[in-house]
Amino acid sequence: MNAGWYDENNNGFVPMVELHNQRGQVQPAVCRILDANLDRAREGLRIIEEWCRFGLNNAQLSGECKQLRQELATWHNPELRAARDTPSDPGTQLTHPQEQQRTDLKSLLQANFCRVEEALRVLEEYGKLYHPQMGSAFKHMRYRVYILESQFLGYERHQQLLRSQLYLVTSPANDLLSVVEAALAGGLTLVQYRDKNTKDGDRLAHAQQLCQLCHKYSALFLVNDRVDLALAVEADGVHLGQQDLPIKVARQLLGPHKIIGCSTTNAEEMQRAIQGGADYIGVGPVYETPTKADKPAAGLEYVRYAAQHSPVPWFAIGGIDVNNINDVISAGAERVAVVRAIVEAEQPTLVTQYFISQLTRVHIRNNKPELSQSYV
Ligand SMILES: Cc1ncc(COP(=O)(O)OP(=O)(O)O)c(N)n1
Ligand SMILES: Cc1nc(C(=O)O)sc1CCOP(=O)(O)O
Ligand SMILES: [Mg+2]
Repeated sequence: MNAGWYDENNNGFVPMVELHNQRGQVQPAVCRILDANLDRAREGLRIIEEWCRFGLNNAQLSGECKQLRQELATWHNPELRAARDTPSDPGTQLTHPQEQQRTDLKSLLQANFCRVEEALRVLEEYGKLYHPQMGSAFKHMRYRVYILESQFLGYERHQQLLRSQLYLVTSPANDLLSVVEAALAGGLTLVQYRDKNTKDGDRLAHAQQLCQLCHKYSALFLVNDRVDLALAVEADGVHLGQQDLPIKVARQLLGPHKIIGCSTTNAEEMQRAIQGGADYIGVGPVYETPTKADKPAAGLEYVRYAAQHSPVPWFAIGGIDVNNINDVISAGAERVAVVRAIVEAEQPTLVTQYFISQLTRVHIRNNKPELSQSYV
């Protein structure tokens, strides 16, 4: 029979990693460090796992957390546990002010990913002094946690896309930041930075400011046309047109967890965008618009087609405003994207709220409740 012990923290029988301190070569302090960080990493993982399981209902993510916890448990042998000396540990009294102030789920989860990654790094370094395989085992686990974090963020991002009904595409304006902030205050959850004629240095600065602002409001931030800018500011993704980089190339550059949107004007473009892996598509122009004067209207007919055939979320775009939104909705749209209707509005918050209220009515009528809970 294999050696091991029974772990009370739900892991059941844990095969024991061979004791390695038999010749008394490892200082007791090293064992205490390993013991404390094994606990820290497992606790952090458990906090993340609970959200993946009960908040997101995501079996794959919660399964990976559980597996990592179980692997950590196999290293937490009685010798390391016996080294624990809580009463004389000065660290038990120390709490960071941010730990007391954490009020939202997003920062709680981010803090716990950091906590797990730090603990694994400590285990990797000190573990080398304890067991010949400990360093590489924890290095490998740390990389698995980075992947888990990126999958987790990608999943949340895609859920947020599904929940977004209104999409603001920006145009250059002196007061753009305050306009966008007013719309975010009205409930906007998706913004695209679109700016064709500004110098790159200024574009980068604008994209950085907008990205920060959107993330402060827990809204998604995408960049029009430019994968490099999107990467530079850590945006949530890009929007590409038929003349821009192919989706496949953008995907290679951005990785699997960022959002890629694609403009379409007809059934053939829709088909290609979907086959290429677009996360959402633009459907338009619904009406002729001075914002994109060179593109003839595809009309409500194409909106009706998208309503019947698009397997991915789609946003009707082009000439949509508060006066015609209900015609677009009647043609089957559940999501819309606008430029002038918000950027040029006297009261961007009110206009945003109006659009969202009309679109929410359709979601309720079509019996499409939110697909998943948000952590924001
Ligand atoms: C949501 C959304 N849909 C369509 C477009 C248009 O993209 P594109 O055809 O590449 O034209 P430009 O915006 O680059 O002029 C969009 N930006 N957003
Ligand atoms: C940027 C853009 N793309 C379109 C497309 O159909 O691909 S229509 C459009 C402009 C939309 O601006 P407004 O809301 O001011 O009419
Ligand atoms: Mg483009």
